[in-house]
Amino acid sequence: MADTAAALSHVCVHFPGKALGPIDLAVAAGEIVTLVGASGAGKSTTLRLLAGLERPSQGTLTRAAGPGRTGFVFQSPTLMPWADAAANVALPLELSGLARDAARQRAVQALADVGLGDRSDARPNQLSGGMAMRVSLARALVTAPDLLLLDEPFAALDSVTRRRLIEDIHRLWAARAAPPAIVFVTHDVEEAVYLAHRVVVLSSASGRVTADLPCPGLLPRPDGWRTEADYRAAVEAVAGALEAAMGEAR
Ligand SMILES: Nc1ncnc2c1ncn2[C@@H]1O[C@H](COP(=O)(O)OP(=O)(O)OP(=O)(O)O)[C@@H](O)[C@H]1O
Repeated sequence: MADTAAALSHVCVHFPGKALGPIDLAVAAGEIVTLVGASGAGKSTTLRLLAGLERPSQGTLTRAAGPGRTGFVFQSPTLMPWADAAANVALPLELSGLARDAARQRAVQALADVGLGDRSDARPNQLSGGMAMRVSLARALVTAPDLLLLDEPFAALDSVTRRRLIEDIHRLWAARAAPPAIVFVTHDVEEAVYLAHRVVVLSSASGRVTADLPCPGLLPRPDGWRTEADYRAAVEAVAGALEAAMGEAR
């Protein structure tokens, strides 16, 4: 069995007026898992738990990756408006103690990896939405994380830009000798299936996992290409599981 990158075991979170869980979710090293569920099902909370940003009220979190080995991309790029792209990307390296010049050099490389090699000096207000999200992705990847958490990072972007970004994420994932585990939240079923090895569906009512479906994906993988028919069948299966999970709340 593959090493576990992160796992939630019987985790419950109690917010005022809302209880989520118990959530059981294990992500293997190098695995790409997408989380889908209705609005309010607990997808962002699950990511925050995996990142160690939210404390379980009950249950346990296991993480192979330390805090410095986890990258998080939020729904909006959350860039410092006064700093250029390279300074934004360099921030986690500087916070971990790397000298400013060395951090900037690595940040410029990380920007080149996401296709922004010529925009290191640009301020966030000089970037398109897709470019700003690429800067945010570069900032999450610059520390070579073992666990990459993506919380609907493309929600505000057009479909062509989204597809390109997903393919870039897959390319960067595959380029690493030891690829990071990725947990990716999306509302888009096709997008979920396109990138994932597994799609996990959360119940609208409780945040529990109601379905855990292996996916063929369409991107090249070590275990080979799959057919369009396999992909369509997986999309149908995930859409059905999502509808059933949403029905639980009615
Ligand atoms: N800090 C908090 N205080 C109180 N309630 C919270 C808090 N964080 C989350 N919740 C509640 O927990 C539930 C799950 O929220 P969460 O943001 O994880 O859902 P989500 O599936 O990511 O939703 P969306 O798709 O709309 O982003 C919601 O009902 C939300 O209102």
